[in-house]
Order: sequence, then structure tokens, then C-alpha cells
Amino acid sequence: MIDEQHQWFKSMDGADLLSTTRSAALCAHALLEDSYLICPDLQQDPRFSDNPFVTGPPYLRAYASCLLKSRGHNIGTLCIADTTPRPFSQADVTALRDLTAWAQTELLLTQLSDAQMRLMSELDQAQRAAQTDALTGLWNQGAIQDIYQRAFQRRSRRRMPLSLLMIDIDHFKRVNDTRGHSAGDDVLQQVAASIGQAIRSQDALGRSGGEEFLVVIEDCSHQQCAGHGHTCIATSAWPALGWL
Ligand SMILES: Nc1nc2c(ncn2[C@@H]2O[C@H](COP(=O)(O)OP(=O)(O)OP(=O)(O)O)[C@@H](O)[C@H]2O)c(=O)[nH]1
Repeated sequence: MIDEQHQWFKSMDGADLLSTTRSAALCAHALLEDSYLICPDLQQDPRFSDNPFVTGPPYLRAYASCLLKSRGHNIGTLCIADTTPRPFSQADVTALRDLTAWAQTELLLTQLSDAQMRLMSELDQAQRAAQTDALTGLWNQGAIQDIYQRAFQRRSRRRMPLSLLMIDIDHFKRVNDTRGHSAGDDVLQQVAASIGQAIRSQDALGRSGGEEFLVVIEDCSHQQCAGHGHTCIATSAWPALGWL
């Protein structure tokens, strides 16, 4: 691969190099070609005869390379080099082109998979946003109903207890009317947080309406569930709402 100043060896066999300057890169010349570059004897070619890899170790003599493109740009080459001069047959060139096409496809697949990962993460975020209540961060009405329906189907199969807590803030409208809408929002957030603290981590809590909450509780006896309900109501944040 080649950038403005360097040539980077991403994969190599028979030599051990990490990078060179671009000015010393044989492949920099290949980038100026349309498709491939063949040089049976580097010493005889004025483009390469004073190249440090030709005049010094490893004293390269023969070179062939094919362009690697990405999104329409020449980004590097797949190349072979030899320390003895040698001709390249049409079969050699075809093999080099095939290998390059293969490498290019692999590059493309990597890019696709990056793009797919990005898309998946965007979808994930969009899906989460579509299932979440923006004010409280709880499951929204559609999501909590979906969770309940799935739990109900599981319960039918496994014959495990399933309970629902429906929690409604009485006279909530008064908060909005007397303290304003944003105070009402604060109350909803406090109540959501209080209920969240009172239930188990495996229970699902959603906002099923303006001032209504739904908790889906699986694998818990109805008596225990009633206990959870009382804890929700008695939980510490509620006294702060005593002025309701
Ligand atoms: N601040 C705020 N208010 C909301 C939101 N969503 C719904 N409301 C308000 O919640 C109030 C609900 O009113 P009601 O259904 O009469 O409920 P209530 O006053 O608690 O009456 P009861 O349930 O019968 O005790 C309405 O005034 C809605 O405008 C919200 O996201 N934020």
C-alpha cells in the first residue's frame, strides 16, 4: 500500500520489510501505469537502475506488479520481485492479475463488512430509540406490550407464574396544572427511577401511558409480586412527591 510518503508492506513472502519511503518504492512507478508493470531487468531500466533496492541489498533485478484499486483509486500493488533477471510469460502475468483480483475482492469484502457493521450499529440505535420512552428511558408502550406478550407465551409453555403491575399516578394532571409541564416531567422521571429501584433486574418496566407504568414480572409468585408492588409504592422517592 502506498500513501503520500511511504510504501507499506502489508503481506510478504521471502523478505522482511515493514515500509520504505515512497521515493524508494518500485511500486510507486506501477501506480502510474494503468494496470500492471513488468520489468525483466531493473538494472537496464532507467526508472529503476538507481533505486536503492537495486543498487544495494537485496539487489533486486526483476520486478512485476499489478495495481490494487479501491473505490476507483490506486492504493498499492501486488508485486513479485527477483534477485536475478528473468522474463515474465503471459501465464505469469495472468496469474499475477488473478491473484490481484482476488486480493481486491478481499479488500472490498472488508470494506463491505465495515459498512455493514456501521449499518447494523445505526439500526441498533434506531431500534433502541424506537422502543424506548425518551423522557424516562423506560420501555415505551409498544415495547412493554411486546415484552408482556412474549412473556405470556413463555408462561403458557412453561407453566410459570406471570404477574403484571400496573402503576398509575393519581391526580398527576394537577402537577402539570399547578407546577408546569417540566415539573410534571421531573415527577415522571422520579417515579420511573423509584419503581426501577424497587423491582428485580430481570423484571421489565415500561411507561404504558402518560402517567402509567407497567411492570412485567416472570417466575415470581403473585404474593411476592404484590410485595414488589407495595415496595414500589413505599419506595424512598415517593415522599418527595407528597405535595401531589
Ligand atoms: N409533564 C408531562 N405530562 C404528561 C405527559 N404525558 C401525559 N401527561 C399529562 O398527564 C395527565 C394525565 O391526566 P389524567 O389521565 O387525567 O390522569 P390524572 O390526573 O393522574 O388522573 P387520575 O389518573 O384519574 O388520578 C394529562 O394532563 C397529560 O397531559 C408527559 O410526558 N409529561
